[in-house]
Amino acid sequence: MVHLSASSLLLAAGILPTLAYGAGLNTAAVALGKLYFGSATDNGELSDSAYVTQLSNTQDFGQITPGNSQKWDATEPSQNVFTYTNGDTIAKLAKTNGQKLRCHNLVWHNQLPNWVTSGSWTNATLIAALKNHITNVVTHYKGQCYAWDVVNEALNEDGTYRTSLWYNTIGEAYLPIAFAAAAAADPSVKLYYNDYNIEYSGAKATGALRIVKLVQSYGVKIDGVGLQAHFIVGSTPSRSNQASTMAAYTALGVEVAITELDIRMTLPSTAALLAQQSTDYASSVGACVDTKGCVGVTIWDWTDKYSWVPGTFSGQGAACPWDSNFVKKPAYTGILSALGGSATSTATTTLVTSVSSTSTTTSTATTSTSTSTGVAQHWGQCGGSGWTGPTTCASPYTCTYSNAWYSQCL
Ligand SMILES: O[C@@H]1[C@@H](O)[C@H](O[C@@H]2CO[C@@H](O[C@@H]3CO[C@@H](O)[C@H](O)[C@H]3O)[C@H](O)[C@H]2O)OC[C@H]1O
Repeated sequence: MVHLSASSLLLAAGILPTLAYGAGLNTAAVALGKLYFGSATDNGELSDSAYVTQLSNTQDFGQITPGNSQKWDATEPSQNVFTYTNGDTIAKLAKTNGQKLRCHNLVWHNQLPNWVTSGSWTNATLIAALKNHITNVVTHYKGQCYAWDVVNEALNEDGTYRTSLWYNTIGEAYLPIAFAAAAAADPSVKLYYNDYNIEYSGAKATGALRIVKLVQSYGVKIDGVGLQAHFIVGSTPSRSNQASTMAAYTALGVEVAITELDIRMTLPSTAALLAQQSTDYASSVGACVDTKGCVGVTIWDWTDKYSWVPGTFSGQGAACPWDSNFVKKPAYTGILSALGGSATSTATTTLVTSVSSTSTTTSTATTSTSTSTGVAQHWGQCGGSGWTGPTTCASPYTCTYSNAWYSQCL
């Protein structure tokens, strides 16, 4: 038996479902008082016009982040030679779309050019190179960024400092030095410390709190803590733990944002994993909703087609709210419901089809317009607001349904 995706089945049958949403992710976030819901992107993806159309849909995305093109190796590949072409492409797209730009990142131990990693540095020469880099890049993007991730991932899991080139050569002072250089170059931009595994209470979150206090103790501006939130399905921290950890940061007078949210799974994906992923996305986004000082959420690209996960974590993937065919997964509805939105769907005709390698069965064609406020449903499951039938269905998948939002069984 070969199962095709729902969109493939509908398209193969010549039937285009028309789905209209009462609110997209960004619209819903802004309605709650957040500044944005956004997505990372990258230059290679921008030649895919269908991808760009969705990325530019400000109902869903009010903010974008360049995934790579503002990093050190991209912007200063040779010492004091700065290249901004790729970063500018994404900044221009944000401006054209009226989206905020989160700028990422200035100081990290990864994606450094050879001249930095293999240089022969003293404390003084490395500080000079650090300041020169930050001053140039932040000045170039002055007025264009909502925020800069000034320092990325300075911590080990136990909350001690990562023994990077920066820490080994300059010591912890490289953090306030970096923030001061960024503040001098663009006094208006928000300046963030950004890291992973600081979304929940523990030694690393305590380390991030220490960094905020350290920068403040130098009398230097730090405006926010970025919670990367690269999570694994079924192992994410609880909503209340994420919210209380956010509150610990905001108690220091800084804002927080979820900056790189994705929730990966061991492949292949299953209906159960996708349902759990939806719950997990809702927990993280809900924690931001619960926290007054959480200004927004950025997912680390919106589609599995371009996710960094499969290339980085062997055997894992399906981490984004849209699949690789740009079809919304249950995670989309989970996020939307956490943002207080509901999916209003209008299905002019829905064909329920099961395709096997030897036969095709077709059942149930109907017209339905309804609003679902229930839990996301997915292939092989039925449910949602008003649903009174069984919650699962088996081959030949002949459930009838009372609403059209993922409640049909395919
Ligand atoms: O071959 C490289 C390729 O490996 C590189 O991949 C990028 C690596 O960084 C990813 O973003 C980071 C993900 O998690 C956090 O740790 C960081 O803050 C993020 O910057 C990015 O998505 C990948 O595309 O890309 C360049 C290729 O030359």
